[in-house]
Order: sequence, then C-alpha cells, then structure tokens
Amino acid sequence: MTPELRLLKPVEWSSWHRTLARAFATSESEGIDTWRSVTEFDRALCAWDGTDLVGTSNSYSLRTTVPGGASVPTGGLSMVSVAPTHRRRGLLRDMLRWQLDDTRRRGEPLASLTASEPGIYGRFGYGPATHWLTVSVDTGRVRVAVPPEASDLRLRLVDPLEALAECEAVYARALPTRPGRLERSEEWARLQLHDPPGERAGGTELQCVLAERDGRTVGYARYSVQGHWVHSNAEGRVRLRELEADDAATGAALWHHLAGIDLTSEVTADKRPPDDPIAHLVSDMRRARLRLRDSLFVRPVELGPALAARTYQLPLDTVLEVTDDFCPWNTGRWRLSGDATGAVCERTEDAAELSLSVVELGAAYLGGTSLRSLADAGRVRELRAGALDPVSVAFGSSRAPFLPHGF
Ligand SMILES: CC(=O)SCCNC(=O)CCNC(=O)[C@H](O)C(C)(C)COP(=O)(O)OP(=O)(O)OC[C@H]1O[C@@H](n2cnc3c(N)ncnc32)[C@H](O)[C@@H]1OP(=O)(O)O
Repeated sequence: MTPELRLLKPVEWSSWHRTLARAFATSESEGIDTWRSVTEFDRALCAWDGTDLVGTSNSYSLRTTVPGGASVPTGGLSMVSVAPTHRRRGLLRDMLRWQLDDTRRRGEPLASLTASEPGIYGRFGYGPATHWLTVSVDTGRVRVAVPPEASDLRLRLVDPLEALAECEAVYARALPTRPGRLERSEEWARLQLHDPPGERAGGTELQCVLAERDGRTVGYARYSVQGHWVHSNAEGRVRLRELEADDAATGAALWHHLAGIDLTSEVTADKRPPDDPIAHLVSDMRRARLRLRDSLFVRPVELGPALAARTYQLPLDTVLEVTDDFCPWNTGRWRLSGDATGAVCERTEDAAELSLSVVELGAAYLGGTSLRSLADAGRVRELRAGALDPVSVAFGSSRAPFLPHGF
C-alpha cells in the first residue's frame, strides 16, 4: 500500500517528532517544544502507512536576504525523514512534490534547505548557494588585533535571554548587509538560545557578551566554554555560536574577548561566513585553521520573480536557456536585464547566451558560487563566446552570502 500524505495535526506532534528523531538515529532532544513553536502545521506533512507514521517534512515561511538587500519569501524545507522500513520507494520524492507545489501556490519565488547529505537534493533542483566557514583558532599562539576605534567600547556579560531584544536589534541591522540571512521572528530568535544540557558536551551553559558604545548595544557574541585540564594546564575551548556587530571594530573586540578568556587555548566556530574577518585579525593565519562546508541550498521555484528580486553588481542583459526537470514551468529561455538598482526577468524567444539547469542558478543566486566556477566544472555552457565572464561577475556579491544558523 502506498503511504498516504496528510498535514500534521497538533496532537500528532510527539509521534511526528519521534519518527524524525528515529530516522536521524538521535534521541529526542530536550527542549524540543522550542521547535514546536516554529512548526507551521499547514506546511508540515506526515506520511501514514495505516496507523504507522513513516515520513515527515515541513516548510517554514522564511524571508531570505538577497543581493541588493531585499527580503524574499522562501519555503525553507526541513524536518525531512522517512522511516528505515520505507526508504527508497519514492516517499521523499512525493513529499518534495507536495512541498514545492505548495511553495509555488503560496507565491514564494524561492525554496531553500540545509542538507543532512549534500548528494540528495540536486535532483530536486536545489544548488549549494552558501558555505559555512569552520574556524579553530589556537589562541595560545596567536594574537587578535583590535583597531583603535574599539577603545570606547564597553563589554558586558549578560543573561542571553534578558539581552535577547538588544541582540536581535543588532541582528536586524545586519540583515540586509549580507545575502543569505533570514528574518527572525521572536520564536526564531528564541530558538537561537536553545541550549539543552545534553548537547553541551561538557561545556558551560550558553553565555552572552554585549558590546556597548555610549550605552547602546552595537554587537554581541554567544558562546560556551569547555574546561579541559591536561597535566594541570588549562586547555579549555571556547565554542562560538553567534557573533554579530554593527562595525568592524566591534567585531574585532568581540573576537579579542573570546580569544582572551582565561583557562582556554582555542576558539572554535562551525558557522561563520567564508570571508569572516577573523582570517585577517589573527597574527598567524596558519594557526587559525579554516575549512569550508556546504550550508544553504537554494532552489528558484518561480524563476522569473526570483531572478528579478535581486540586484546585479554590474549591468547585464543576457538570455539564459534553463532546464528544470522537477519544476518544468521554469524550463525555457529567459531574458535577464538588470544592474545594481533592480532587474527584470522575462521569457523570450531570442538566442540564448548561456545554458544551465536550475541547480546552477540556485547555486549562483546569492552570489556565493560563481557561474564561471560552475562552467569550469562543465555545468554551465557558454553559447556565445565571451558571454560568461561578465554575467558571472554581475551575479557576484562583495560580501559572501551567509546563513547564520540552521532551520
Ligand atoms: C532538508 C532536510 O530535512 S535534510 C534531512 C534528510 N533526512 C535524513 O537524512 C534522515 C535519514 N534519511 C532518511 O530519512 C531518508 O533516507 C531520506 C529522507 C534521505 C530519503 O527518503 P526516501 O524515501 O528513501 O527517498 P526516495 O526513495 O524518495 O528517493 C528519491 C531519490 O533520492 C535518492 N536518495 C535518497 N536518499 C539518498 C541519500 N541519502 N543520498 C543520495 N541520494 C538519495 C534516491 O536514490 C532517489 O533517487 P532517484 O530519484 O534519482 O532514483
């Protein structure tokens, strides 16, 4: 019997979450009600095989910052799972069909996700659009430079919950400055404080340091500290979760604070932007080990509105030949004209200059993956000699796109 897809009812939340936890081979985490607070029951699916709940998925109504600073409605796919007894029979495919059709019905031009395994979602049209920088700074050996403009800052340790509103005000100011960031409701803001004891790996509870100038909060960092003693020497580690700052000096002062915490000799972070200033703040780059991993996957659901919603670094006027097997309404030729102030994207019969699939457009959409690098991998074809490079530069972003947290 083919499992039946139905919307999740609030009373089914516990079994839905149990199915999900089992599929990820994790125990049900503490504080899971925090996730319930952001669940959208009219976008959360269950797959039922008789009385057995065998599949889950959910989309969040997100808004993603795109190049130029606009905030674009996005169906953020998450909580996808299929019971081990029902895998490789097409259940994920059926749920994706429902979720992407629903995203389109809602008029959201974009869909996005972070993947448990990056190999799964290309077949559904999602391309890797942002990356996370994983950082490990050997703070016993490097210094972190702080510019003189930081001298009037006051740093203050505060309760993360009590300081939530001040921190969110900093986050809101940072929102348009980098593509990839998500608008945060109060529920999403609170979720960033999710800190169940079972997930602290022996570290402290979440700490928060505020940077203030003239009594106004201009930056914050949230982190925990793992104490670790080797032969009576402190080898503790600071684990940075989130750092936002209004200006460069404040960002440097916060990194300096983290690097100087007594009884620690390392600062680690696993979700920083690829161009995080820390690479230029440390006195010895080799002792700030930096590594990239995939982060946000983007899928244009309505290609025309999606490409017209962002701006372009250089003026461009080009025709793209696009294929999209899973959402065939996007397949065809599109004329894209735009510059740093806006863009138009419409269907055309004119000759195409570049040929690519919606996956490559998703990857390039936020300006973090270049069309040139995709062409060098044989994934974008230049149909008119010389067309590719200017379009590739126009799609770029002066700051790397960045998703500050998962969803
Ligand atoms: C956005 C998120 O929530 S990411 C979280 C994803 N969930 C997990 O990783 C939890 C553990 N895994 C699972 O629950 C399941 O294995 C899932 C959800 C990944 C796949 O569900 P299934 O119902 O088995 O997938 P389904 O049978 O629909 O497969 C669809 C296609 O994806 C492919 N696929 C499925 N799983 C994987 C995988 N892990 N890696 C690569 N390809 C995969 C299938 O081969 C199939 O390809 P095809 O259409 O080209 O033949």
